[in-house]
Amino acid sequence: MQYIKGIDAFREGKRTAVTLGKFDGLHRGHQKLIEKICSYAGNDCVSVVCAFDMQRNCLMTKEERKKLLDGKVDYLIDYPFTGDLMTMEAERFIQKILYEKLHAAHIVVGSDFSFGYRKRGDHQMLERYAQKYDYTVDVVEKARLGDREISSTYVREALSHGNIRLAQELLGYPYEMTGIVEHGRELGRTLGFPTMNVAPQDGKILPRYGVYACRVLIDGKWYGGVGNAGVKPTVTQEQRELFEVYVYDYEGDAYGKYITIRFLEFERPETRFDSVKELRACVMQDMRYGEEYFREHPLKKS
Ligand SMILES: Cc1cc2nc3c(=O)[nH]c(=O)nc-3n(C[C@H](O)[C@H](O)[C@H](O)COP(=O)(O)O)c2cc1C
Ligand SMILES: Nc1ncnc2c1ncn2[C@@H]1O[C@H](COP(=O)(O)OP(=O)(O)OP(=O)(O)O)[C@@H](O)[C@H]1O
Repeated sequence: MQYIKGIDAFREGKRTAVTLGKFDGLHRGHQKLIEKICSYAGNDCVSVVCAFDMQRNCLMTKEERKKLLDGKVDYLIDYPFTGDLMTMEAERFIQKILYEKLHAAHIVVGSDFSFGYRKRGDHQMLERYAQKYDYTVDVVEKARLGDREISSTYVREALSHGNIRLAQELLGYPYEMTGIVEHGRELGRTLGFPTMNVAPQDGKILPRYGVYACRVLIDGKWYGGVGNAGVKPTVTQEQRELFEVYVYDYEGDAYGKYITIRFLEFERPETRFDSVKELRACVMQDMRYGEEYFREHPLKKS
């Protein structure tokens, strides 16, 4: 896959099968569109995901989006959502971007896709111009879970309730975060639970503040862990978001390593305890909860 920053750098001899949108999370609905563009890709056509970059409260970092699409599509275009794009009339977007720049042969969108200044563009408008600019339009029906359409908003909502299982069902893959293990104040060690502290990267959303059973990938090996997402109000007023995880059966120094945390199950909300002693007692219970969780859900190699 070729990763391209900004539309201007896109140069390709073949025509394209293109899908457009924010694609935050690449959930199961987005995956339907991606399957469709891939079905068009071949000798005379390349598959292109054109992702409008919003840069805040994201379900995935740009790196994660790249990794998920790599090997599936031919191009990922990271299209910053700047003033130019926001004020471009929809008709002009079709002519300048889809026709002149991307040489679109096939355009694939969801039924509620909108684009252009004041979101005046929609799939009906794309269809009206199809003959003029010689492309086809596929309008994909929205994927649902139960009676609700899948959307990035729905995934964010599930995470904000700590509903990890629902988020995973909507995404079609587990919710994870990756980051570098930072030095904390090493208070955890003296309290009897050394933790690895990781800050969410590039605007990535933490699930509901609270304690989770999770898997932790360190140096290519998965471990069980129990950790707190939040700002640890008992010991600091900093309001800096972190995930602090106690990892079972890990001995060694993980500072400076990139680790991946896969959220599995919400246990309890983050709490502001009146004393460190109460915090410690509760964390000891959390550790037992984690042990129980992993007895019931033994780690598979993955
Ligand atoms: C399983 C677990 C649960 C935690 N729960 C809370 C909590 O409810 N409230 C809180 O203020 N801090 C919580 N913490 C964070 C601790 O306050 C923090 O890990 C400890 O103070 C050590 O901080 P340090 O890494 O800066 O040394 C929790 C940590 C773990 C590992
Ligand atoms: N559930 C779905 N099924 C099929 N296509 C979808 C679904 N959700 C979104 N799409 C389509 O995927 C493309 C990108 O969607 P986009 O990421 O902008 O919206 P979204 O997932 O609904 O997010 P948000 O909740 O932020 O509006 C659009 O063409 C959109 O219509």
